[in-house]
Amino acid sequence: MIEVKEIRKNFKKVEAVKGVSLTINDGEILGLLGPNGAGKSTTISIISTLFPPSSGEVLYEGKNILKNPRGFREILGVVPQEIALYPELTGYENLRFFGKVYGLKGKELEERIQEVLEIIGLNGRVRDLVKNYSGGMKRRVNIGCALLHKPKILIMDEPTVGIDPQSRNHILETVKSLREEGMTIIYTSHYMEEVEYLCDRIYIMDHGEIIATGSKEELKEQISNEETMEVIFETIQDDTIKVLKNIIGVKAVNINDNDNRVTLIYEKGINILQLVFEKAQETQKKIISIQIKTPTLEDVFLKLTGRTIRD
Ligand SMILES: Nc1ncnc2c1ncn2[C@@H]1O[C@H](COP(=O)(O)OP(=O)(O)OP(=O)(O)O)[C@@H](O)[C@H]1O
Repeated sequence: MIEVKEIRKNFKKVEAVKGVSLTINDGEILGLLGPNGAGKSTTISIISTLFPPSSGEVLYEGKNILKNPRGFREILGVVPQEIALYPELTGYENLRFFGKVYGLKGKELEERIQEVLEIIGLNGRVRDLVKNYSGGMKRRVNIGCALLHKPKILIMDEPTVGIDPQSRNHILETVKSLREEGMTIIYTSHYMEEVEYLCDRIYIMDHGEIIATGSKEELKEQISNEETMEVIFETIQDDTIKVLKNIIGVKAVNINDNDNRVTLIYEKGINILQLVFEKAQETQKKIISIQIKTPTLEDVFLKLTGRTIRD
């Protein structure tokens, strides 16, 4: 078990992490969900022993990881947000290079590269130069590099940003099967669908703090007394939002300017349809469509912060 206790990290005047505590149980996929700048990367960099916290500590099996960072790093695989590969080498050569960095050699290294290739599925492109790979393929090799030394714990920082849907699905399935083999995984993302799909437990972060935690069911339970509705207007102005916010029983209103879509979270039982139609008429706004939605983690975040994760 990893225990993160009250860690803080200041970068000069920026308080990136403000007293975060987490537990990560053996064999689970732990999700860290939050918008850009929430402090996810800083938190996992501290867990990865990349830099120490300004205060607080991280314990692995009861011992402070900074007392023996090398020992801890041996059981840790880290997939950084930025691709860290040599573009002028092939996928195979990159794996070989990083395997050697981990101290693997000879037959053991060859066998492990083959096993890792099996896991990441490069489909015959392993002898091509990495600079000619798609974003998704680079990402898969990056993950492969972190798996070479058979880590017990894998930390993945937004591993699906900017890649094609096929690679994304492959990565999600890989993460699931690694967990089934007993690996502990810390997975950060600002894609709530991924976190919902993969993670056994989730910590939601915002502005350097944990604002909610639990399984996806437990988190959604927090909004079990509410429902979510999406309304698309022909046009919207500030007054539209103001009148919607003022409806008694409405808990949060978020607006997406791109398509004039408004998300409302409201108490179950209020006559929301009639109220929204009345307000639309009052402000002379035409409604294009209305949809009642099943609650998602995005709605939990919206209720807690008044913003969407991708604002
Ligand atoms: N080395 C640094 N120097 C100064 N400020 C930093 C540094 N690293 C992070 N920050 C700031 O700390 C805050 C948290 O950043 P962090 O990268 O941990 O967030 P995040 O949730 O991982 O978001 P992202 O997905 O954008 O990386 C941000 O305001 C960021 O600008």
